[in-house]
Amino acid sequence: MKWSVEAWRRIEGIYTQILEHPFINDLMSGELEREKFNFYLQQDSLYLAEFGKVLAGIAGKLEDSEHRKAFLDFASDTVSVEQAVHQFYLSDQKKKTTASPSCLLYTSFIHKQLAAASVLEAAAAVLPCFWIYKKVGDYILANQSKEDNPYQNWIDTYGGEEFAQAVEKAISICDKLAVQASIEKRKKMWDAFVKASKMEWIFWDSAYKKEGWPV
Ligand SMILES: Cc1ncc(CO)c(N)n1
Ligand SMILES: Cc1ncsc1CCO
Repeated sequence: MKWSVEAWRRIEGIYTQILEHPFINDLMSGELEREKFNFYLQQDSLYLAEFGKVLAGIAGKLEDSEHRKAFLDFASDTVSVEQAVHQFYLSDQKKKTTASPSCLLYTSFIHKQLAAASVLEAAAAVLPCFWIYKKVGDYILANQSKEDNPYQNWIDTYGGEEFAQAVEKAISICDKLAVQASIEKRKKMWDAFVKASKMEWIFWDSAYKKEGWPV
């Protein structure tokens, strides 16, 4: 069986909980509080900066030139999204933000996977960022009730065809890496994939709560 089929099976429950989260529900209905969305976007711009660095770092460790090119493209696209979000904030409100505990947890985790684990485990750790967002984007597109959702731009970014191709590629690279891996390594890849998926839920939850530092 493909590594990715079992990977998704392992996070089915987490994915369901993400779809049921009020952040996603409110995003879909268009009723999400602006403040919550802004909080999310600001944290996400910090997240994307680190995510892009990690993608570039993974690229540097991939032997297959096609895989390396794919990850360099992911990294480059991520910088574009990061800059677009940044631009939005420069024109809107000039605000310096520091990473929330949950944002720092997630970015630290993917950096740790890159620095201290194998490239396979690093690739598995960033895969939920692609795959879950794609699934959530598609889900929202398919279940939207309103025509004039103020968050349509966000929804179209992840529900669109362009992102779908990147996601397919990322999944297939993980599958190819897993084919050459030992059982032990495949398990570690699943563990990283599951952990990062939990952090996807945590990230949305922290935005919904506008999480700050308790001390
Ligand atoms: C937290 C998070 N995960 C994944 C994506 C999609 O790349 C994103 N923008 N933010
Ligand atoms: C995963 C991801 N998220 C924002 S851009 C990007 C790479 C798409 O090529």
